[in-house]
Amino acid sequence: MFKKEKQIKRVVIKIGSSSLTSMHGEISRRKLENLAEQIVALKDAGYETAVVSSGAVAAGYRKLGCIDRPSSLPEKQAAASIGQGLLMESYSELFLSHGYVASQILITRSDFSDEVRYGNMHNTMNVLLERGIIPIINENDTVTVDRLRFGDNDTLAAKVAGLIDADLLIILSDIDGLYDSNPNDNPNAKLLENVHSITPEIEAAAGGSGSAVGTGGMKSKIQAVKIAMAAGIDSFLGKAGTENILMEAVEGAAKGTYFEQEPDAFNLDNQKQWIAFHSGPEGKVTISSNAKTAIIDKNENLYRSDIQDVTGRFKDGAVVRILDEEGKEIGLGRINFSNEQLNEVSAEDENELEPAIAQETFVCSRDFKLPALV
Ligand SMILES: Nc1ncnc2c1ncn2[C@@H]1O[C@H](COP(=O)(O)OP(=O)(O)O)[C@@H](O)[C@H]1O
Ligand SMILES: N[C@@H](CCC(=O)OP(=O)(O)O)C(=O)O
Repeated sequence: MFKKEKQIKRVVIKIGSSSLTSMHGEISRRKLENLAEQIVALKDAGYETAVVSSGAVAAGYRKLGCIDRPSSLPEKQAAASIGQGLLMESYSELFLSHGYVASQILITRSDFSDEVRYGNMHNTMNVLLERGIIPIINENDTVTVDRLRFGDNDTLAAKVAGLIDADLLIILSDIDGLYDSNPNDNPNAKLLENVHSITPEIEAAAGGSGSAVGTGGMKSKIQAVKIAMAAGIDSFLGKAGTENILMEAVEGAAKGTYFEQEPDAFNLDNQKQWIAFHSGPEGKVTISSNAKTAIIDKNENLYRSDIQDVTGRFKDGAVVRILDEEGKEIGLGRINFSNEQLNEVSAEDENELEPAIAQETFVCSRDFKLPALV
């Protein structure tokens, strides 16, 4: 149940493999139809919905000639290349029969760290959502490299939710929420209906997957919720296949776990999210303690004269780490000078008047705590 009055308009729905497949690990048409009907009900009620759907491997492995869901990466990728098209065909057909158009978006992790591609994804999804289309998003399985994969779609869904400034991330799974310990190990585990922050206890309670098709288990869902929370987005976790669960989830009345931040929690805009979670900082600047107080507590700009030390090579416009005099990272910022320019600019220089940092995300104030996330 939501505590605060929420205006929900834009929703990301994450549908895991286990929510789409039969006992044998193949796509279940009945499950797909049920989910599509629930998404259509949301669309009819005026919600903008983006779907992050797994299921490509499940839809393709039989046609690849495998008897069971494959476990090697090349076979999974080959199965996904067959299955993704089939999955999209089913979604398109189901949505079209209700008058809605589906679109396909395949994403890799590196698409988030490239600012131009990040911007393009943001713009494209906005156009689609504003025009009533239902984007169906999945990892671009066939081109991903093992160590650079999302692997499970929970993290992808959370990052998409941040990218499009969603009001709610709904994660559907094979279980009706987060329990205080793994129900596979503890039959007396209790459902947690409301969680306001991801504490170490919550992280410890979340275990791996209980099924043969699920990839990330509860662990990856909690990490995903943490990413969404850092972007100021509330989440709901519930059981796929439950009647009316999507509508009840947006209305704040579904059975499951609501992850809802306190009303005064921060909310990072899209550009700051990119700096905080996706950018990959290129250098470091150390600032004076006076400057630290000024920029964090007084919301002032950071100037060249505030910078005491510069480490690394970076161009103007790059994202750098901002360190205090003790060497502690206090935030990330997009810098207006290259490392060379910073070293050249003197106190009398005209450039001195230009703030050194154009945009920033700070650890201790200015609306943002930098969680150890990615
Ligand atoms: N604390 C917990 N609460 C609920 N489920 C948990 C917990 N710890 C581990 N799990 C397991 O995580 C599973 C859900 O993750 P997963 O199998 O990856 O599903 P999906 O395919 O929907 O992503 C549950 O079915 C359960 O077995
Ligand atoms: N991209 C893969 C999904 C990976 C996966 O199984 O994700 P999840 O269901 O979130 O554990 C696919 O479409 O098969």
